[in-house]
Amino acid sequence: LFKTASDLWLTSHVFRFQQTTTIHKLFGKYGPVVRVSPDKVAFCDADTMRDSYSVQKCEKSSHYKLFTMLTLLDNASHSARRRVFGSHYTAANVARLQPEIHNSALELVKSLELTAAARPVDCLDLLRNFVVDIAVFSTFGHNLGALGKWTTNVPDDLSVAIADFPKMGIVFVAKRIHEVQHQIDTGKEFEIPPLVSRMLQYRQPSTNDALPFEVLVAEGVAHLVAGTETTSTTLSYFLWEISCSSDMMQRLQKEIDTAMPDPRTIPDLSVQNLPYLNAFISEWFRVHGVITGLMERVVPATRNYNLMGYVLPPGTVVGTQSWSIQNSPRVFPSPNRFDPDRWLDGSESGSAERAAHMMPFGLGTRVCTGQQLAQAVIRVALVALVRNFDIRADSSTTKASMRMRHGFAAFPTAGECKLIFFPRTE
Ligand code: HEM
Repeated sequence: LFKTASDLWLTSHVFRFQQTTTIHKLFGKYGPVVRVSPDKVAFCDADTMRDSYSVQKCEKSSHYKLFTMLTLLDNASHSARRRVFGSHYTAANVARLQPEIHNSALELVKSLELTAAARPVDCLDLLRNFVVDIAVFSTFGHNLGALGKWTTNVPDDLSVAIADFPKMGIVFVAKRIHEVQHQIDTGKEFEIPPLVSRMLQYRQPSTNDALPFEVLVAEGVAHLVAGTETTSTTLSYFLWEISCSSDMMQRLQKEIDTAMPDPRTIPDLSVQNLPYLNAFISEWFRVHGVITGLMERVVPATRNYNLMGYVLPPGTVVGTQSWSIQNSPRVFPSPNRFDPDRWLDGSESGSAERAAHMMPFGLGTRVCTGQQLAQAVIRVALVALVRNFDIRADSSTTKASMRMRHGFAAFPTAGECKLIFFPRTE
């Protein structure tokens, strides 16, 4: 009873989407180690961050039972599963998806020119449709056409289901898995093997059995959910940030205009170096990020854990949050200031120090599988949009409406992000 009552304090902040900011304030008041509930300790220290997530490889807490795919808690089952899909998300394989990502980004530009130029458009909705097309292609090799539907004002069922998390398009996923199985059975080659084909062909080492169908469905759904809202919300915030500063927009445009002389030909961004765009992206992930919540891990059953001088017994939940760790005034002077230029100090020690204080995609054994894909989609979409449009915020989109509410993933208070895209004249 005592534990439940004591947990209520933290839970009340969770339900008000304020856990991240509340824990951040506690670090300011009490220092880098705070006991936030009877068996839960939050910390804000880069060395401890590396130790618990990468060196000790603490397993996930039962908090993750709330989600679908991210729920494998023990390290052994998780690393076996991760081997199945890890190869799909390598930089080399993501590079093979580039043509698809470029086509979708150019379709996005055309959609905006056709239907939305110079009138407000809710970017959360538009970009969800854009990202869902790429995620479905990557996962199932299927051309969904959600963005095309958005252009003709027809809601895409899957995008609606993803926005409405609990429904999650299970039927859609099961159908796509059957299609991919059919293609494997009929011996038809895949141009780019989708994620699901890897899962279908995987055999479990101990039994040589295939993965059960319900696992395939859960994984398919999870990869769509994990990859879609995170990426589209991030992109919406990027565009809003750009709309807030004509100086930053012009600097980005100057750099991108040079790298992309033809507004309809996106360069290969894996070889193009765009320092200001890179700095802008790093700074956004530092100041905001979209997975801002506490990444909970458990002290293993076999030993105590010495966390910055506090000896914690097995079973204690420990964790840090990117929102706080990326805010160190020593590494990032005036940490609340959005300043891409801080990333342009090229000294090796400066870059290493900054990198050691970043975890927008998590860290260690459970680091985001899809981060290469997310980075590629974000960079391509930004380049295409900034090259082709001047972006301004609609009067309904303000600092207050865009203030983040923090679930495990963050989202704007207003639940929308209305921006206006003005085609650029050459
Ligand atoms: C801006 C976009 C994204 C952000 C900020 C992001 C962030 C994260 C973070 C912080 C974690 C670790 C969670 C933890 O340790 O508690 C994670 C895990 C994961 N992400 Fe992402 N993610 C993004 C995009 C994607 C994409 C595009 C995909 C796939 C298509 C994806 C798939 C996954 C999966 C499968 C995991 C679980 C990994 C595991 O437990 O081994 N994410 N993501």
